[in-house]
Amino acid sequence: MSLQVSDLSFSYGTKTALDGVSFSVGHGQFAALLGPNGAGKSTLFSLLTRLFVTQPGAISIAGHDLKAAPLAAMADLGVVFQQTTLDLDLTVRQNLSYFAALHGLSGRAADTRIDAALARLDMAERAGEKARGLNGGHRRRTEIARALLHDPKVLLLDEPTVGLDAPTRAALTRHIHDLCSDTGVTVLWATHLTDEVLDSDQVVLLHRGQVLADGRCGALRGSASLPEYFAKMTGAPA
Ligand SMILES: Nc1ncnc2c1ncn2[C@@H]1O[C@H](COP(=O)(O)OP(=O)(O)OP(=O)(O)O)[C@@H](O)[C@H]1O
Repeated sequence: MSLQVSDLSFSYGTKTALDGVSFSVGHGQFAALLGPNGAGKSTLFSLLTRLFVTQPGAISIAGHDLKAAPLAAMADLGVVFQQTTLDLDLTVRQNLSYFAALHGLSGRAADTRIDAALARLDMAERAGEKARGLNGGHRRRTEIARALLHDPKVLLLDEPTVGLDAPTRAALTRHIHDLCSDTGVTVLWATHLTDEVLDSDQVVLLHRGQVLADGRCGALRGSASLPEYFAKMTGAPA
């Protein structure tokens, strides 16, 4: 398994945000972490990215335990946070170069990786543009290209389509699905939007800090639509 979460719990003081969460995602799989507001998705992402230190439970990334081998685990992890983290006064290429340097890549090796990552996201022709001039969809693509620079085995995206219009959302969702099948990267995509999920995707349904369901979307929803299934399971509108 590329990503394994075992019996993870987390509390903010007396408020329990995650309660015994376990699931795993296989190589090259697109997994949607689906849950209504307050389900615990952001808390889980904070634990996966070591913003919070794990309380009870364990996380393994590409076979590396996050507590015992944090550097190896983080080296195999790419992250796209919900809030944009680009330097708007730098060009697309400069944003990526800076990140490459943080990963010990420079010179021709860095340039080769940057060119490949931008090409994969259809952003090659915008490399010289300032991030400030990009629309929301292109900023997101830049961030995804940046998250892939060090060739991670697992890519986490926290509600990456927030604020994007419908066609841009659809294009970005399609791109990441293609990326999974083309490169074998494992994706965990947090969302509360059911139209971003395909029947072949894994769905981990989180509600009030617990995993309500985990399986292939098509099998879970059966004859219901995913919004109907989501509403039935969580009591929340999709
Ligand atoms: N700093 C905090 N202090 C206390 N409670 C918190 C804190 N942050 C989150 N919570 C609570 O923990 C639970 C899980 O929140 P979390 O933000 O992880 O959910 P989420 O699924 O990401 O929701 P959203 O989609 O709204 O971001 C919620 O009940 C929330 O109110």
